[in-house]
Amino acid sequence: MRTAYTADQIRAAEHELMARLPEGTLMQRAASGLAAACAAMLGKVYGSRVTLLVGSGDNGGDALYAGALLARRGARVEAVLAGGRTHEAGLEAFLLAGGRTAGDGAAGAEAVERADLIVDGLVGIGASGPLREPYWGLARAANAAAAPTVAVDVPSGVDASSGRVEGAAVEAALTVTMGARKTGLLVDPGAALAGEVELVDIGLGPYLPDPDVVGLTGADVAALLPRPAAESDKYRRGVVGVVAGSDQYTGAAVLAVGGALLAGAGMVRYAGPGEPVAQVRAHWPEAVVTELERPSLDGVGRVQAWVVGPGLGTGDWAREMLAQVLASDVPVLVDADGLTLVARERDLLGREAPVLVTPHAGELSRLTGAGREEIEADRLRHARDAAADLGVTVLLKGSTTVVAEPDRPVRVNGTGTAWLATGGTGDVLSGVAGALLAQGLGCYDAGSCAAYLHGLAGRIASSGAPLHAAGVAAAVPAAIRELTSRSS
Ligand SMILES: NC(=O)C1=CN([C@@H]2O[C@H](COP(=O)(O)OP(=O)(O)OC[C@H]3O[C@@H](n4cnc5c(N)ncnc54)[C@H](O)[C@@H]3O)[C@@H](O)[C@H]2O)[C@@H](O)CC1
Ligand SMILES: Nc1ncnc2c1ncn2[C@@H]1O[C@H](COP(=O)(O)OP(=O)(O)O)[C@@H](O)[C@H]1O
Ligand SMILES: [K+]
Repeated sequence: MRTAYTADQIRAAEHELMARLPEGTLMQRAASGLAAACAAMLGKVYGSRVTLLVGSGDNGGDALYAGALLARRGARVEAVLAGGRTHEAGLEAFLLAGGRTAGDGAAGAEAVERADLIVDGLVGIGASGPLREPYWGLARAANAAAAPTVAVDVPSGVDASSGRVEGAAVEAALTVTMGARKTGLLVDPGAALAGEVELVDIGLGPYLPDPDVVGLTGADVAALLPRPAAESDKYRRGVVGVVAGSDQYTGAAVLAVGGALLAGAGMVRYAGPGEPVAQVRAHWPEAVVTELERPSLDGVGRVQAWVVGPGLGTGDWAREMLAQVLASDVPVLVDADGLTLVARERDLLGREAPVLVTPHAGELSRLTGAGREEIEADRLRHARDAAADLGVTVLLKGSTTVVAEPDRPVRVNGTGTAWLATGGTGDVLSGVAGALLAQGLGCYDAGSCAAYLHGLAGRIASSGAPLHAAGVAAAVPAAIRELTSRSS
């Protein structure tokens, strides 16, 4: 399990640890980890040109001490002093080691341009608001330079506690983060700007509280995934009911059923009108299909979880099917058109059994009234708020998928690829998550494991090239195989 913390959590832990150690110890630990990471990236330290972007706080102090270590190994290190003041002891050590300074004007810009490696020590967890000048300009100069940038603690311009970026931010090849991962390194847009993330142990572990955010690893998912045992049969493994698709949107039914079948459901029951029924029958002879003359679940059979919404439409038929599904006593996953209906009629969600909703930002916007862009900029907060407000588990889709449930750390998933941004992949995800619900996982585990598997299946299906949704469903078994073989 990867854990991450807000700036306030980190600061409180640092405070406790610092009280037990001689002054400056933590910064020395941070700087030596940072210098080692820079040296590894440079390959050959002696003679290389390193440019430090140094802000006014301790983030700049880390950069200066690391710069001193690199200078002692023969690197030509220049520091662009960007703040109104500079970490005094750090600067002294840096100058003593042979480092040189450049102003934040033309000389600084040249130092950035000619560097082999740039170290971003502008701001860390002490940042507030968008970068101010001259930091803003330096961040942009670093992004335009040929050399890679190593960010100290967080890329400057990324909010450490949310991943939010307002204005300019440094695009790092590597972020060397001190003591513990910051939430903003796991959540886009921050995660995308952080590059690789390397954690330097400064002894903070015992002082950290419960994490703000966690990310499942492959081993975590493998441990959570249900597997059939000798005494399994199709009913005991879990039956998924799918209410998706319409005469207009037949594909959604095929994709959701496919996702459920390939993610290990014991059986999939599909109920819908004539057109999607014909398509589901043609694609998935394994599914047990009921053709409906009217919107009713009578005679469809028992299931352990329902998936409702993809391609269902938003008319009276769809509304009635959704209401009947939600009136059941088993877990329900609501996606797509189901969410549009719930946005119109929130009372539908008032039920005892668990609900997992799987909106993208546009659908969440309909549910909560927040703007789509605002949601994408701060997905953690919006997913958390929606989970608390609606009393359900929220899986917010997008470049980082986040799963929020009241009173639990948000789970974030970054296994996906931008190639997944294509029609129908969300329908597959709903089927995969439905299969995990039917196999007995709770909404929180089912949502986060499904996001992981779906992202991995996307990577397998894509391999760097376009994918299509049916290909993602087809790759789900390979994703499961990869996880379980790695962890056995
Ligand atoms: N406290 C500790 O013991 C340790 C701190 N460490 C480092 O210290 C950092 C935190 O240091 P600080 O608390 O001094 O804070 P920072 O260095 O992150 O930033 C604070 C400074 O930046 C300025 N600033 C804030 N927002 C700005 C903006 N938007 N534009 C321009 N300037 C802005 C402030 O005026 C202040 O001078 C960590 O991120 C980490 O790099 C590490 O050395 C580990 C140990
Ligand atoms: N930029 C991206 N990077 C990674 N995954 C993405 C990105 N954009 C979308 N996705 C994923 O692709 C899927 C799209 O789902 P959705 O928006 O519901 O599409 P549809 O309704 O067409 O099926 C989600 O799983 C989402 O997390
Ligand atoms: K930084």
